[in-house]
Amino acid sequence: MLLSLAAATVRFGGRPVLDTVDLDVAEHEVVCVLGPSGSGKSTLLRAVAGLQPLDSGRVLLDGRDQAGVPAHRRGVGLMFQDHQLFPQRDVGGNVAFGLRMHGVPKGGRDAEVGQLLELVGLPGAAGRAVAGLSGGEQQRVALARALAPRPRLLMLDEPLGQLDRSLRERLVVELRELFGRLGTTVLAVTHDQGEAFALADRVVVMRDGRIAQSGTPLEVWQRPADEFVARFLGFDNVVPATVADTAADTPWGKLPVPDGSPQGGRPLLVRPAGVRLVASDEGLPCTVTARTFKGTHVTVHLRPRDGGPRLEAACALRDAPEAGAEVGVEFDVAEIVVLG
Ligand SMILES: Nc1ncnc2c1ncn2[C@@H]1O[C@H](COP(=O)(O)OP(=O)(O)OP(=O)(O)O)[C@@H](O)[C@H]1O
Repeated sequence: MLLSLAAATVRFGGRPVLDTVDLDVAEHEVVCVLGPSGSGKSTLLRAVAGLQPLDSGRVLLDGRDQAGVPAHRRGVGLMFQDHQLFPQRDVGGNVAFGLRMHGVPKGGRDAEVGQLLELVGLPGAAGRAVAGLSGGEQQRVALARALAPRPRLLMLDEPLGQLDRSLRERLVVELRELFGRLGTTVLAVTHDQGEAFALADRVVVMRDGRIAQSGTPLEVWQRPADEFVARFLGFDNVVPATVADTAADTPWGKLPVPDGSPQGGRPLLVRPAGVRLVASDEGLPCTVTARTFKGTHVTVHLRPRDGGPRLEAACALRDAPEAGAEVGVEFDVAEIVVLG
């Protein structure tokens, strides 16, 4: 393992902000830590970087305990949200700073700066002033600077946090390609699930200083570990249920559940794609309360006519009924998950 945290714990004023966290990151792996504000993501990064001492537990890099090893001797690169470029230096000067820190002699720096700028999609930008760059360009310069010392582990804190959505979506694809090409091992934190899912080989969801779930983006998306993770991912169709065999009693009536589902009283998730709209005299009678345009589909908000929690359906654009329409709802077992 390139990086291992073993029962890593940090307390502020007695309160654990990082609570006995175990986490392994393999070489060449891209891991994204995801979680709400205050869940301990930045503290985790700072602890690995050597900027935050542990109260107990260990951080190991290449199997070596990092206790007492100062930040600049850990061989990890860190890029923060507000990328803090040096405004008085040009682009090349900012990137070269990363090389100087790494002990690259002056003569070799220009060529290397050029290569790094090419890598991040800013060829020939060495002479440009930092103040004249767009947010996305500054972001790339910060990335080139962080990559310059060739850190064995690159850590990114909200790497695309300041940028607008379309730019973020483009950069995230570029980053993923770049990391794949360079074989960079990355530990990134973000509160944006879209970013994490697009960037990561593995997603780690944090809650109150603990790891709520760790898995590939697909695993986490398909099988959220519990109600917290499901809601954090934006799934709102979660209700209490009593599961027996392949059926569940819920406030929406009796629903089918997949074979092998956990039994007994548990929260149950229906992904919006599994809420099928049918004729108003079939299934669960509902009233459409609103529609939200989502680009590729429409989210239809539904209120069951006989009470029970509201629910959301994902609908093709052309099929979405108007607000006020009376519809029936049927549930697709393939989109139902009994949560832990
Ligand atoms: N130096 C500190 N002293 C006291 N409390 C701190 C300190 N640093 C962080 N905290 C607290 O620890 C908790 C976790 O903070 P942290 O920054 O790790 O969370 P986060 O998940 O990165 O949040 P965000 O997404 O908002 O950056 C927060 O409640 C924060 O207020």
